Amino acid sequence: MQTIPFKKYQGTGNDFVMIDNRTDFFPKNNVQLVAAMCDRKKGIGADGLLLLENDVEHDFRMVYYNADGKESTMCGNGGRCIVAFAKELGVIQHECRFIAIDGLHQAEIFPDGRISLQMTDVNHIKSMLNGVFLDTGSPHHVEWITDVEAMNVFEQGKKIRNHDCYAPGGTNVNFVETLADGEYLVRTFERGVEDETLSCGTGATAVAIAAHHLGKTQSEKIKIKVMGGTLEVYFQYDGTGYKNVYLTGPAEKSFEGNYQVKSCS
Ligand SMILES: N[C@@H](CCC[C@H](N)C(=O)O)C(=O)O
Repeated sequence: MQTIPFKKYQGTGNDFVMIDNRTDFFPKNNVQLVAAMCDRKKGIGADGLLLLENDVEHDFRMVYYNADGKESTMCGNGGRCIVAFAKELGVIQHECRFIAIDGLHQAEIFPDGRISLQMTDVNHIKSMLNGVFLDTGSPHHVEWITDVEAMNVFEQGKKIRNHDCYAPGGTNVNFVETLADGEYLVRTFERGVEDETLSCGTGATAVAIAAHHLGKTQSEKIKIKVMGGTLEVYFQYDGTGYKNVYLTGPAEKSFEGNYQVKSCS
């Protein structure tokens, strides 16, 4: 029986299986295998799985899969976790440049262990349903409500995620409450996990930019409280779009092991 060595990381409660695929051993199109590894009852359990691969021009390449086993768009918390993983593997020291599905990312590991990751620029924000839609590397619906803690995020998030106006790709859904100027509480329903997660990095980034775009704050430094901790988002608004966008927060290893591949995977 084949085994796959893995490490498990989490960033503000968004958890990931990390695999060193620099030897290109991982069967990248095996959706059932990735979903089985992410299964919380029968597998390792995770919101997603990431491969760290060699890249000729950059420090490494990141490949991201959701818990459903399908390769997806950018993952902000996964991006921060893979930087910590790359440091553990000795691929990088404190700064790096890596390539992901949405392009080049720069990142820095701060002395306190937090990781700051540059996210894609955002130039388009649309009004949709009762909120706004923007793409921060992954698609996000952002909606302000009065009581985030009381919200049925699973039920309401699922409805918006599958709404006709977001077909065929669907969207991630963020419900937001203002706590103070430049400080927001967020709960996210994630596409591909098809459930609420404790944190979503591209979602936190989307909320920060949406808050500025909607005139809820003039600040370009935003604090985002999520169910699994706190993230910070920095950006520069140049009058037309959002540039130099950075997502900062913790990323930590929780355990490592060997996954036993089942014959049906
Ligand atoms: N957890 C992620 C978002 C991952 C991508 C998302 N589920 C999608 O498929 O759109 C994050 O931290 O950004």
